[in-house]
Amino acid sequence: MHFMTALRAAWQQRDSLLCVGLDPDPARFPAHLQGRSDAILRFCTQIVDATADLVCCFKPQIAYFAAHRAEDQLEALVEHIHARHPGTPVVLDAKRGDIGSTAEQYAIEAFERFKADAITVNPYMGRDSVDPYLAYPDKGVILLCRTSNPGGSDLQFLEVDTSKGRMKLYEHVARTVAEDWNASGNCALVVGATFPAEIARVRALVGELPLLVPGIGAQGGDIAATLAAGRTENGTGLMINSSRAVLYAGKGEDFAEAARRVAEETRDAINAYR
Ligand SMILES: O=C(O)c1cc(=O)[nH]c(=O)n1[C@@H]1O[C@H](COP(=O)(O)O)[C@@H](O)[C@H]1O
Repeated sequence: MHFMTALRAAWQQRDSLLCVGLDPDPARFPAHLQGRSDAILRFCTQIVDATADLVCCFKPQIAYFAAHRAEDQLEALVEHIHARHPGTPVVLDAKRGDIGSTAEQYAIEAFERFKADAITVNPYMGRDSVDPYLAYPDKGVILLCRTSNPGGSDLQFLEVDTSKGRMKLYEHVARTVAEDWNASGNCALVVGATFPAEIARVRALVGELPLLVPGIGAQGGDIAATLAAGRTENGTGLMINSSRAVLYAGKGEDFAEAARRVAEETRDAINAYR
């Protein structure tokens, strides 16, 4: 199924714009999981099973698996999500960016090895570095635009001259993706919740294009301001990510229930402003 079709169905059927980010850090796992060779998979599957009915998508961050030689556990996790929670899109957060021939391999890794439904990609190497992902028309290609970190302003906020006039670099990325790169209707943009004014600016430039919005929870982004700036006419259009605030809500054997409570509160807090 096309990523966007699955995402729209999940927005409606789950009544949720929440994306739970799967950033497993073994140092923060509860004691009973410490030291197990399959700890990452066990931790993540319990979080997934406890929260799947509350989310519009899951977003595993590849570095948290690769750093611990746990790519096999990432493969098993995505398989688990597809088998047990069908219709829940999986966004592989890899922020890839490289020349075309290498990007082809990254696309195979994301979509064929890990069976992700979408991937985050860094657009700053240009169109040919993104084409190998766009060549999978059913898969989501989510391009960094205005990132949530403070240093995001260093380059993304620079003024540039374009054929459409002078604008900030992130605005040019937003326009380029919406107007030129989205021929298959499979593009989305990353805009941080920590910068609601820029979410509003991007929304004004890109119409209904979906936005992945990290930065609520641990990074302190404002939910009300995010919704006011980014929701579409029908109260959707956003995948609002929270990772650490959900994953590490509890420290004991009941960590998954604690994660569910925070995920539910977060979904409800988001829905209050739709
Ligand atoms: O692409 C991303 O997901 C991303 C983009 C961005 O601008 N900022 C950002 O925090 N992220 C990711 O979103 C997640 C945020 O995690 P928490 O701050 O714990 O909710 C991490 O996996 C980050 O790598």
